[in-house]
Formats: sequence, C-alpha cells, structure tokens
Amino acid sequence: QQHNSLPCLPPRRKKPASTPRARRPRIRTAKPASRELLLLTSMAALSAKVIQNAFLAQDGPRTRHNPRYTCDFCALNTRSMHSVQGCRLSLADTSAKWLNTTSTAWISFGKQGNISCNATQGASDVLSIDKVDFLKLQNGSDIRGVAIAGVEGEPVNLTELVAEAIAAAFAAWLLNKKKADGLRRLRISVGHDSRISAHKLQNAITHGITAAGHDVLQFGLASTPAMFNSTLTKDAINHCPADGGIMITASHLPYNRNGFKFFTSDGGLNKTDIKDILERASRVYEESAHCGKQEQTGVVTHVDYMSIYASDLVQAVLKSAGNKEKPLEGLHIVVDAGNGAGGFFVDKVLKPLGAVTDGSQFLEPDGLFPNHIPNPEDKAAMEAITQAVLNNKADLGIIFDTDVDRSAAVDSSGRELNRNRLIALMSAIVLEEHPGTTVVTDSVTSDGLTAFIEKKLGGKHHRFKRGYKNVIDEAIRLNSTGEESHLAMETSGHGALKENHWLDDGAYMMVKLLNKLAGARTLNPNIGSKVLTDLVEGLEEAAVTVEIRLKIDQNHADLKGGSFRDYGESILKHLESVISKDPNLNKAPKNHEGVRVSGYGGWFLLRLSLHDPVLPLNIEAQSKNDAMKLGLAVLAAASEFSALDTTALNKFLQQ
Ligand SMILES: O=P(O)(O)OC[C@H]1O[C@H](O)[C@H](O)[C@@H](O)[C@@H]1O
Repeated sequence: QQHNSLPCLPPRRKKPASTPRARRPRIRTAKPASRELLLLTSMAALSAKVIQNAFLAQDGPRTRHNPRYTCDFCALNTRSMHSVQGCRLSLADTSAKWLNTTSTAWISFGKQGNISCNATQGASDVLSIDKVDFLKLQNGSDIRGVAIAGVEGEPVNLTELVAEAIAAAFAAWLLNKKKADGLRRLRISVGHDSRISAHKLQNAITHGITAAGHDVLQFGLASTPAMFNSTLTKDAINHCPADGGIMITASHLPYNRNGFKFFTSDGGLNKTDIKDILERASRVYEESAHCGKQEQTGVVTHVDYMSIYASDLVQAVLKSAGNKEKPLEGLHIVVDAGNGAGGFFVDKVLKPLGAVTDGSQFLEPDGLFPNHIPNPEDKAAMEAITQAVLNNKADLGIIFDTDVDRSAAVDSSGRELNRNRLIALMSAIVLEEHPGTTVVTDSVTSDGLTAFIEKKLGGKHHRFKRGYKNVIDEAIRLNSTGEESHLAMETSGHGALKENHWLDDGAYMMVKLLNKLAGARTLNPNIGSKVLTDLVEGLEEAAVTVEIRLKIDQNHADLKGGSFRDYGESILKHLESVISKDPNLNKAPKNHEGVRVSGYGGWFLLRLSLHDPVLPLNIEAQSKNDAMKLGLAVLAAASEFSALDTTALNKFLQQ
C-alpha cells in the first residue's frame, strides 16, 4: 500500500451553496460544436437559467450541509491521492473499494492512524444527514425523482448531492464491471434532455464522476439512444467509445421531474444493476456527510456527439438508397420535437438527405414543454403533429418524445402511425428483411396486430409484458434460445432492432421508415408516404380503444398493512375466478402479464402497473356497447375491493 502525505486545509467551514468549488475539473473541447448545436444548447441553458432562478426561492432551506466544503479526505478518487487541505492523509485504495465500504469508513481511516487532521471538527460542522430513500428513486431500469421544487406534494428528492452520489456509485459499479478488462480510469459520457434541471444535474453528475477520478465526456443536449451509441462508436478523436453513458432525462414526465438512464456497451442497465447502484449511492451519500471538498481529478471533455450520431443515421439512409446523394429530395417531412431533444433530426438528418422540413415545430429545447407533452402516446401531441402535416400539406410527420427513444409518424392524409399501427408498420418492414421472424411486443397490443403479423406478414407475434426493457430483454432471450427475433416494440413507441444492437431508438425507427421511402423513391421519385400506409393495409382495428387507470389507495384499511402489489394480485386472482364462470368470456390461453380476456368481439387486459399503485385496464371492442360489457365484467370483480378506486371505470360506463 502506498502512503502519501497531503497538504493541509484550513479548518472546514460552511460556505454558501453558491460558492464555487475550490477546484474545477479540467475542461477541454474535443471538437468545436456546430453552430446549430451551440445555439440549441445555449437556448436551453438560457431557458434553464431563467426558469431556475424563478424556482430558486422555492427550493427551501438545505437541511444538509454541502459535503464539498467539509474535510476533503473522503474524495471518491482514492486511486490517486488528493490534495487535501487540513488533513494529512495516507491511503491508497480504489474508488470501487471505497464505495463498497459501509459508513464506517471515516472512523476506520481514523483508527488506522493514516489521517491526521489539522482542522478541528466543530460540532456545528457535523452534518445533519437527510434520510434520502435512494431505493425510492428506482423506476424499473431507470432512476426518476423530483428535481425542481414548487409542486405541492412533490418534495425534491433528486438533489445535486443525491445526483453526485449516484454518479459516483455508477462509476464504482462500472469500474467493478470493467475490472476484468484491466480498466482503472473510466470515461463516462453524460448527456441530457431539455429539462430545466438538466444543467444542475449534469454538473452534479460530472462532479461525482471526476471526484472519483474518472473522466467525463459532456455531450450537452442529447438523445437517450445517442448515449448508448457512444459506448459502441469507435472514434478516437472524440474519445469514444465511452466505458459507460448517463442520460439525464425523465422522458415525458412533468417539468419538475428528472432522472437517469445508464448504459454500457451491453445496453441499458437492468433493475438489479440500478438497485445495486442506488444502494452504493446511499452509502456514498451517508459517508459524504463526513467528507470534504472533493478534488476533481477527472478530466471533462465537451464532445459534439449528436453530430456523430446523426451522421450515422444519415449514412444508414444513404446506404439503403444505393448511395444516391439526396435520396429524400422533394419529400416534405415535418418534425415535432415537443421542445425536447429531438430537434436535431431536422438540421442534422432530414436536411442533409434533401428533405424539405418547413413547418416543423417545437424544435427548440424548452424544459417547461409549453406546447404539448412530448409523448407520442399523448392525444394532444399526436393532434399537433397531425395538424402540422395537414397545414403544410407535408408528405410525412414525425414526432419524438423528450429524449428521442420513442417516436411515431403521421402520413400525408393525417393518419396516425403510432401504437399498434406503428408496430404493424415496423413488423412489415422487418419481416420483408427477415421472413418468419418473431416480433416481441408489450402486453397491451391488439388481437388485430397478432392476426396482421401472423396471417398477413407470416411472422410470429410474441406478446410479452409492458416495459420497454422487458420487451427488449425478451427478444434477446428468444434469440439466445434459437428463436430468431429482429424487432422488439412497445405500443408506447419504444422500439429496438437486432440490427441496431437492440438500441431502443425512436430516431432509428424513423430512419427505417425513411429507408423505405428513399428506396421507393429511387424507383418512383414522386412516391410519398403512401408507400408506408400501404404496408399496414389489412390491419384490423377496434372501433373503441381505451385505457382506464384504477388507483389503489395504499393507506386503505382493506390492504391490512400489506403492499399494493399483493392487493393488486388478489384483485387479479378474483377477476380470474369471476371470468371463469362467465360463458361469454375466455381467458387468453397464453399470457405473460395480468388477466387478458376476450369476449363480445373484443378483449380486455387488467394488469398491475410497472411502477405505480395502479391497475391499468385496456379495453378494445368493435362498439361502445361491447366495450361496456367488458368493462362491467371487470367492475363486477373489482367492486369487492374497497381500496380500489373505480371512479374512472364508472365514468367510462356512464358515458
Ligand atoms: O405499467 P405502466 O404504469 O402503464 O407503465 C409502463 C411504462 O413504464 C415506463 O414508462 C416504461 O418506460 C415504459 O416502457 C412502460 O410502458
């Protein structure tokens, strides 16, 4: 073990939260960002700054000291020694080891006698640690929380300190994973969507990583799939591939939320990994209460990665059009980015391919999402892009969610190509390329989609569970068992292809449509989105399609102190037994989630939400009357459970 002596700090003292860090990480710029990107980024920064100022007053008192201003020896980078003022510190360790320690680290270092602090720790400097429940930040395979104060009943739990701890924990987790490759210093890419808390969280994440002695590639405004891509792209000039990537996003959730998605070259992290990281982060957070200003030994490099990523998308379309220079020339395509991160698609993808993009809307990042929720599942969002297509007499409309891992389209007649229709369209394209392949979807897909994939396209429909990660993982699993699958898609607009590393990418999905258009235009230069619409010809669609979300009151006495999950399961079990007595209803023979039943010419699915104390009920039928019969069957079983709020279902039945 190496022992080093370090210079000393004056006694630690409280500093206002706005005081800059004593030492900033070194920053370099790998490649000058394009004018457009700089403009977008600075617009986002400006918008964020103005709004954040507005919220600052509401942020409330800090109940916990900022650990940066206390004794410094706990800096997470313990591979190289820190310059710690106020302490003489001797230790050599790895950050992973440090992060694996429990909260005894401070004490044990002291006991070992490796540290001698000149600074006396005053009682007033002892930090009161918030009891942050890190595990509550888990949202399946993502992390999500409240980052901006001001919404009643939604206290901030994703603070900068929490973000720092999570970033340090991710670095430690990643280092552990990469140990076998002999890696000791990591390069982690960090990007964000347009949310107003993006910059403060980006800074916190960067600090957490650089203080742990690892390097950060800051991409600025980016898409979620680009972050994964950065762990795959080989580009020495831009320091890629990164060892890991972090996307700061909460998808379509309201402006006050934010969160993180993590990637390695193996794809997005799974639930177990996230739990592991949050447990580590909780320990880091507790420890940091005793720690000081962390020296940031890692290097921060700004990389214009979205240009690299977008140019790959352009290349994909060019290739499928036989390398024709402007394969989309003459085609009018409008994009609605919903003020999220998807605006790049216009200038960096469509224009270079020759498309006319006039009438594109909400391309500028604005984390308050003033126009509509950036979500292709949202009615208002789909109406907005449909209107833009019709107003501009465009050939095609494209809409993205905030972080561009989801998308949908609209044809020239204003017909929405989303949900089951988009899956049908993608299935048609993929099955042309891979006849007979299995298409994996989420659980709320229609019976019509199954018939379309299996009877019209000659493929196999594997209806699995809700949750994009579940769907992707299932497709990967099927391939590993010898069942070929090339497409995994959710009705939410998440979609991943085997050919694209199972990368969950809304922009790539749209590129597949553009490939089809570009290919068709090499034969007929006047052909427009009809080529796409024709591909979904024959898809049977229900006249009535609803999703009704029934809430479980977690504090209700009927739960008898049990979990909402157990309660939900007992409702489902009861529903199953009620259904078995009804000759008009048939339980789906093969089903992976909830209770799916067909009858009255339609079907319903009642299941537990992936995250919330909610039972989402999907009903599809050929008439309102039939849909009501299905709804009544659910109500008959559900009404026995007094903690289940059936108001929404009653409302539907009374309409
Ligand atoms: O189960 P629910 O509450 O309907 O939520 C389901 C949704 O949760 C998240 O948003 C996932 O990203 C989606 O992939 C999934 O479809």
